Amino acid sequence: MMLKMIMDMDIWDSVVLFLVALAVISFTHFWYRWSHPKCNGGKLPPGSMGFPLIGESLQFFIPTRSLDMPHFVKKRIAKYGKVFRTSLAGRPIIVSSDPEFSYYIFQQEGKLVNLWYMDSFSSILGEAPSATATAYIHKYIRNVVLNHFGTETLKETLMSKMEVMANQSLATWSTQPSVELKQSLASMIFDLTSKQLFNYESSKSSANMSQMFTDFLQGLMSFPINIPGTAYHKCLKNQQTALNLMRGILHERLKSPEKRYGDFLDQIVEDMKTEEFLKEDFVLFFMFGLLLASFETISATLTVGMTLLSEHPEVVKQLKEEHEELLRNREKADSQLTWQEFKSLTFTPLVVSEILRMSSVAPGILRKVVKDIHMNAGYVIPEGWTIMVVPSALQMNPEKYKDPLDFNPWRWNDLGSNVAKSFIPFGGGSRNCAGAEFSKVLISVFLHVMVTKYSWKKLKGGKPGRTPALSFGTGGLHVKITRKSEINAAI
Ligand code: HEM
Repeated sequence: MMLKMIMDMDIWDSVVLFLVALAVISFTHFWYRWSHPKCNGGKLPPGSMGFPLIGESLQFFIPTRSLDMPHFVKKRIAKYGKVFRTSLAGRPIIVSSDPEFSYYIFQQEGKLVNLWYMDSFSSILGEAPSATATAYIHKYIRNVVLNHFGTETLKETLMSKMEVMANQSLATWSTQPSVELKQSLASMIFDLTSKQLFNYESSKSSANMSQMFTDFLQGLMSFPINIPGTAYHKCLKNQQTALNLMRGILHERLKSPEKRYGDFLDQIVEDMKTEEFLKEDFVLFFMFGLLLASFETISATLTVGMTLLSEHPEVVKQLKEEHEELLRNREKADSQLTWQEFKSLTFTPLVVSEILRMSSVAPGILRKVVKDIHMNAGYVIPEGWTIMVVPSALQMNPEKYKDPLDFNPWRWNDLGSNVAKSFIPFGGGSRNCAGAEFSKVLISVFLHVMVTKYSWKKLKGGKPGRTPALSFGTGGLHVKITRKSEINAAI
C-alpha cells in the first residue's frame, strides 16, 4: 500500500517526502545526541538534558515559595540522587547537593576545576590567562579585598563605620510610618561599600547606582534572551550604565593620581602602574563584581533574618539580653561596640549562622571542569561541563539539619563541626568568600543597634522564596521601626 503510494507520486512529492524524512531523521539524531552527551571512559551521572537548547531552564526557574531548596533541585534529587546532570541555558551542568562531593570539588581548584568567572576575565584581558597567571590574579584579588574588608580593617575602622551607618539609617527609618527593609538595607550597605571602594557618595550623585545594581541582579537570574523588553536586556543595559559611571570616576583618578582618598581605588590606581593585568576594563568589572557581591548578598540575608526574627520573639529576647548585658558592663553607656565586645558574643553568632543557613543567598556556586572527573560508581564528568553546588540543598538537608525549615539558632550549640561540609553560605576551598568576616560583622553590628535601641513590627510582606535567587515577592518586607526612648515615653 505504502509502496504503491510512493510509486504514484510525482517527482516533487518525492522530493518533499525525502526532505521531510531527512529532517525527521536529523532531528531524532540531534535529539538523541542532545539527551545522551558524549562521555569518554564511563557514564554520565543520572539526569535529563531536557529539550534541545533550552534544556531544563524552564523548570529551573519555577519559583519556590519558601526558603526551602528550589523545587527543581528537590524533585531531581528525589528522582536521581544528590548529584545529577541537567542542562540550563544551553550549558551541560552537574548539580551537586552532596556534601562530600561538593567538598572534594572545592579542593580541586586549579587541578580538575577552575573558577567560572575566569571566562569573563579572559574576554576582558583579550586572551585566556595561563594557570600561573590565573593563580597570580586570584591571589591579588583576594589580598586587595582582604586589605580593605578583612579582619584588620574591620577591627581598626570598618566596624565603627558600620555602627555609625546602622545608627544613622535606623534613626531615619524610625521617623517613617513604614520602611521596606530589603531596598533600604541594600542602599545602606551600598553606601558603605561604595564609599570603601571608590569614595562614592550616593547622596551627592543624581544617579541611583544601587537600584541599577539591584535591577542588574534580577535580570542576571532571568532567562538570557537579549531582546528589548526582557529582564535580561534591562540587566545588560543597567550594567553598562553603572560601568560608565564607574569609568568616569576611574578616569578622574587616573588624571590626578597624586590625590588620595584612602579607599580601595587608591591602591588599584597605584597597582595599575606595575600590574599588567590591571587594565581599565578589568578594574571596572572587578569593582562592579565586588559591589554586587557585597550589598545584595548582605541585604538579602539581613532581610531574611529580620523576617525570621519578627516571627520568633523568643530569639529576639535572648539577643536583646546578650546585647543589653554588654551595655551594662560598659563604663560609658554611649561608647561604640569594641572588637573585644564583639568577640565576647556567644548567642549572636548562633543567630547569624542560622540566618546564613536559612537564607542560602548564593543560588549556586559554579566551577568549570577543566579535566574529566572520575567519580564513584563509574560516573564521569567530562571536561568543559559546569558543576553547580547548591548551598540551599545542602543547608536544607533534613539528614543534617533536623526540621530544616525551623528557625532555631540553638541547634548550632550541638552541630559544631559535624556540618562543616554541609554549611557553605560562603562557598569553600581556596575560593571561599573574601567578604565572609565583613558580612558576619555587619549583620551582628546591625542587630546590636537594632535590639538595643529600637523595636520593630512587621507590617506586611516578608515572604521569602527562591526564583531560584532569593526573592521577597513584589512587596518586600515592610516594617515599622520605633526608637526605644519613644516606647518608654509612651509607657
Ligand atoms: C552574606 C553575604 C555574602 C555571601 C552569602 C557571599 C557568598 C559568596 C560565595 C558563595 C562565594 C563563592 C565562593 C566560591 O566560589 O567558592 C563568594 C565569593 C566571593 N565573595 Fe562573597 N558573599 C557575601 C558577601 C561578600 C562581601 C561583603 C564581599 C566583599 C566585601 C564579598 C566578596 C567576595 C569575593 C571577592 C569572592 C571571590 C573570592 C575568591 O574567588 O577567592 N562577598 N561569596
